[in-house]
Amino acid sequence: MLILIKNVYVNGKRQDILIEDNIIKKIGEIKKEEEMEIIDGTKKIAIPGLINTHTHIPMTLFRGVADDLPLMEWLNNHIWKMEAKLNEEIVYWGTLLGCVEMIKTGTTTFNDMYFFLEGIAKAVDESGMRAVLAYGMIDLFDEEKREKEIKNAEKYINYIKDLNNRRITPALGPHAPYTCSKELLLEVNKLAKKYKIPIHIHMNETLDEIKMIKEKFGKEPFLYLNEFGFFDGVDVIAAHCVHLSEEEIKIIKEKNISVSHNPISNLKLASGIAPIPKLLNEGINTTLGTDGCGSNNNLNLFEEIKCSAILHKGTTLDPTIVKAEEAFNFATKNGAKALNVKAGDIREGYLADLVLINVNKPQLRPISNIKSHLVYSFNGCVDDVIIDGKIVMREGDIITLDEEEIYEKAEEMYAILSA
Ligand SMILES: C[C@H]1O[C@@H](n2cnc3c(N)ncnc32)[C@H](O)[C@@H]1O
Ligand SMILES: [Zn+2]
Repeated sequence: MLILIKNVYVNGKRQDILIEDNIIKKIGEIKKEEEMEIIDGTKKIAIPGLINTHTHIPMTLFRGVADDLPLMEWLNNHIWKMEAKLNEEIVYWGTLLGCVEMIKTGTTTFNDMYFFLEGIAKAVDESGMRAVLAYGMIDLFDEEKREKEIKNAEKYINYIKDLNNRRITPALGPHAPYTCSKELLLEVNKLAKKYKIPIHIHMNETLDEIKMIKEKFGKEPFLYLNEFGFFDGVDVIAAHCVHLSEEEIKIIKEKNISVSHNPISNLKLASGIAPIPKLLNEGINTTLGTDGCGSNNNLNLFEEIKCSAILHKGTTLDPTIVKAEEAFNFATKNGAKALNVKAGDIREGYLADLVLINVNKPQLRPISNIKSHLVYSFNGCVDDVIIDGKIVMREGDIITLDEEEIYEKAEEMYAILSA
């Protein structure tokens, strides 16, 4: 299957992009040939598909359910109660709703931690998206639960590997140090090495949890986990990292941990503001996540890009902090590095995960500085999306999914959850 995008604005100039199977084959001057599917890029710009490194995708169904609450109250009194009613079908439709929302706003890959992964994987496969899926493990320091969680995690790793779908890969998802015992975390490190897959974990989101960990284990979360070798020999994506001591930042740097910065979720839950300028100074790989729709409440990664570019100017009173290019890299190149996918950039030999945006939009005019507009002005409504070399959306219409049906089913699923 050959796709030729003609005369599109990419990497700073108008040129052609040839896609063969799921790879960007050539960028430059390319002659049309018979068996090519041609996309006219004349009025369009091409960007790499965005990469969301922290989601709980089925939580689209929890949108607006419990606003204006702090994390622990939100989780304990609302979210975890509703999650007790989840099943595979509810998770399947919630994921499809999330895929519609992500594709429409230019996200092509997401890094998810949730439950009933059969439902998530089925929806991702049908949508055409790329995803790293982790089963959210929570043992609440109980031995029986721990055995069950470890069994479930390994079951899902093998389930996803057996799908043999190059767009869907497994990860391990120990929820957080305040919900997972040391024994479980040690087992997770072992499994990550055994299967050569990354670990996705919530770290240092709120002052409450840090106080809890310090009281229980006598030190801050990263120091506590590092002491028993949790970060050794594995790839870790740490979501949030809002409240960090200097020693913890040193561990993140030394252990090559990727941080998923979720500025909007952190603000909405009043968790705080992550010390991103310090992480950037240390060369720490900083990426972007939306978290779930219960604490954002959307999946538009362009909003996280803009927020990450202006928020830290405000906290430091330094307008040069987090420039447009850096913020855009959080959601593309850095995300690809964190998830170890050869995407996040439009280059020959890279995965054909790319997005086309028609510039006939007021917030992209005048076409003076595209990168600035994409970060500080664009509202995220993209036009065409290609993932793994397949056209998933054309001129705003998703080809792989039935939007109307998904909107209907989302109402039905919400009615079950909220009953
Ligand atoms: C995978 C688990 O993580 C929970 N979850 C969702 N959002 C957050 C957050 N900001 N912090 C911690 N846990 C969260 C989900 O509700 C689910 O229980
Ligand atoms: Zn989360």
